[in-house]
Amino acid sequence: MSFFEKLTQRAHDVNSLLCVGLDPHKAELEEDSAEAAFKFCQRLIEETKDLVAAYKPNAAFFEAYGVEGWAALQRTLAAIPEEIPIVLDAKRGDIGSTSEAYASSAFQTLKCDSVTVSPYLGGDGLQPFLKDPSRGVWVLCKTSNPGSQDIQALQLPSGEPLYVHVAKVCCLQWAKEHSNAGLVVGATDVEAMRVIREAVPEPCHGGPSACESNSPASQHCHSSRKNRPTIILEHHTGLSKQEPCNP
Ligand SMILES: O=C(O)c1cc(=O)[nH]c(=O)n1[C@@H]1O[C@H](COP(=O)(O)O)[C@@H](O)[C@H]1O
Repeated sequence: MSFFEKLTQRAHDVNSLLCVGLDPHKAELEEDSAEAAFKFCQRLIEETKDLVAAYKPNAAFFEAYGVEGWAALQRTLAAIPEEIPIVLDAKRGDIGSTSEAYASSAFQTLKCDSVTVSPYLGGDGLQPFLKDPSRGVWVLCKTSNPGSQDIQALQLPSGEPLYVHVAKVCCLQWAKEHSNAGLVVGATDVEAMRVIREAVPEPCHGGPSACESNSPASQHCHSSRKNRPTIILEHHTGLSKQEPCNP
């Protein structure tokens, strides 16, 4: 089963479009350690595992703890039930040979179902991720931060913003063979979402394309096409600050 089939199946099974971010910020941990980062994620997984369509661990917060952090990431991934798809948020992407190593790390070593990547090294830089039809590849298109205007929104001679070109080239060319890519589009920019959906009317993947945001409501939404599910992503900061439910 491919990543997007797994995601579609899971969203259907739990009737949920929620993807929970696992971002163990130091400020939220009981102590500043890799063990505390793991415990933070473990608790979040325990509290939400019946409700979620996917989990999105952000590698940076684990890598910050060095070798112990890497082990904490592996333990966190192992704590996620098998049937729940994983989006490794690592925002990889380099020249082809280096991307081969990144892809091997995400898919073979960490055994994640999908990974976030940057498109700015071009198609050859993403092929190592895209060549495996069983894995999902989330390409940054229009991100949620204010600085996304600096480069992603630059106007091309054709009149379209660069992020629209990214959406088109990714969906219609780079990921055409296996339709295994999604687009990360910030829900902070509703207009960008509209323009992208217009520019790429057909799905470029077997499931939803992604959107992220830092909205005050702590929600990220993923746009959908046709009968594919729309994924709603919830910030970890929105969920992790909730009190545990008492039975
Ligand atoms: O790729 C992402 O997940 C992402 C895309 C985007 O446009 N904006 C964005 O905030 N994210 C990620 O979503 C999470 C946001 O976390 P908080 O804002 O700290 O709750 C982080 O892991 C970000 O790296």
